[in-house]
Amino acid sequence: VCVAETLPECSVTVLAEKFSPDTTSDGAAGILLPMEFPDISIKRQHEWFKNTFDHLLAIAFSSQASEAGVFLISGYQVFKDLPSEKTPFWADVVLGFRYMTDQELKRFPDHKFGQAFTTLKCECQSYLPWLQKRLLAAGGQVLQAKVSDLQELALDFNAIFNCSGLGSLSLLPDQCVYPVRGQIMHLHAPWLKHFTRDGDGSTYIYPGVSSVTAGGTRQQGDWRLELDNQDAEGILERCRRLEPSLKSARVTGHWVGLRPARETLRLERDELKIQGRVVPLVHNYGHGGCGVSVSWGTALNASGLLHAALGEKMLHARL
Ligand SMILES: Cc1cc2nc3c(=O)[nH]c(=O)nc-3n(C[C@H](O)[C@H](O)[C@H](O)COP(=O)(O)OP(=O)(O)OC[C@H]3O[C@@H](n4cnc5c(N)ncnc54)[C@H](O)[C@@H]3O)c2cc1C
Ligand SMILES: O=C(O)CCC(=O)C(=O)O
Repeated sequence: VCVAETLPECSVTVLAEKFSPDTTSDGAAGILLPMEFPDISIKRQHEWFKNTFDHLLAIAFSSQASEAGVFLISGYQVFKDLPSEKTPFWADVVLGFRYMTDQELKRFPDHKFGQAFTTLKCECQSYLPWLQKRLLAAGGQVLQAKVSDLQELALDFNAIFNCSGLGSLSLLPDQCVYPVRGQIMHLHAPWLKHFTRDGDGSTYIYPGVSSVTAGGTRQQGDWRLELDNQDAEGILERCRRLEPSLKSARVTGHWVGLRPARETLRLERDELKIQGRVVPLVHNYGHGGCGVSVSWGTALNASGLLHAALGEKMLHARL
């Protein structure tokens, strides 16, 4: 959508093996909260998050908010030990960031410090179909297919974006890509409106449109997509400790997804050479546990890289 809208001279085809509701993104809690990637400047990561936040905030404030599944949500991130940085790099992007007061912290006896802020929740089961409509409206196309050879694909296209997530492990192949298994559950607890997250990332409670998402697990290198009952019990126990009112919440579902992790996110320009042609290839994968949080920002960055590549191509053609 970002390419179709920012580079209208391009005609865009999205080729994917799986579409909504069968992607990793569909099951994500969809909370906007970035992680820090190593070896990428904080300035660049701040820009990815800010561009995503501002883009989704405009949707949340528009008449499209309900269909797109994007809305504001306030809550707490609490820490058992004082974090090395009390004010994270994204503090000025979310709304109303502040430290929790002693009065607020009193209900979290295991925690010493906390942050309160308003962020966004982007529920991808609504957002992805909405985005797909927007792509079609911008003249884009969608095709269901598994790509096994990028060289072959380059015969049919003038530029390629590789946004294949975990698929990059076999497609490129990129051995730096690995799964981080995440199990979550859905609870019926309509009284909950505030989110709570343990700063160590082990436990979170995110109220949504029709259920509360409770998580989670982060099992590196674990490819199991089956539900693990022990994980489920652990999640429920930890969430109830953070939010005692969940004792009376009914479990309505479970989900397991594999985060497309990498040593660090890969967002860079490459190229393919085929039959005397040079085809720009822009990689945009390895978003780990924050692909929703930096989705639009990384897409804008990727579109910019293609824009630069096309500009250079035109310059060469003229010389
Ligand atoms: C439990 C859990 C909770 C999460 N919660 C959040 C959250 O609250 N906030 C947040 O920001 N992030 C969250 N995430 C992380 C987020 O889900 C991911 O970062 C994001 O989904 C990655 O998006 P993606 O498009 O790169 O990958 P995917 O959603 O996996 O999409 C990859 C696409 O590429 C296609 N593909 C792959 N290989 C090929 C191929 N060879 N040929 C054709 N198509 C191919 C797939 O079919 C798919 O369509 C969570 C993840 C999990 C597991
Ligand atoms: O980490 C979080 O709090 C949000 C959920 C998430 O991003 C994840 O489980 O990967």
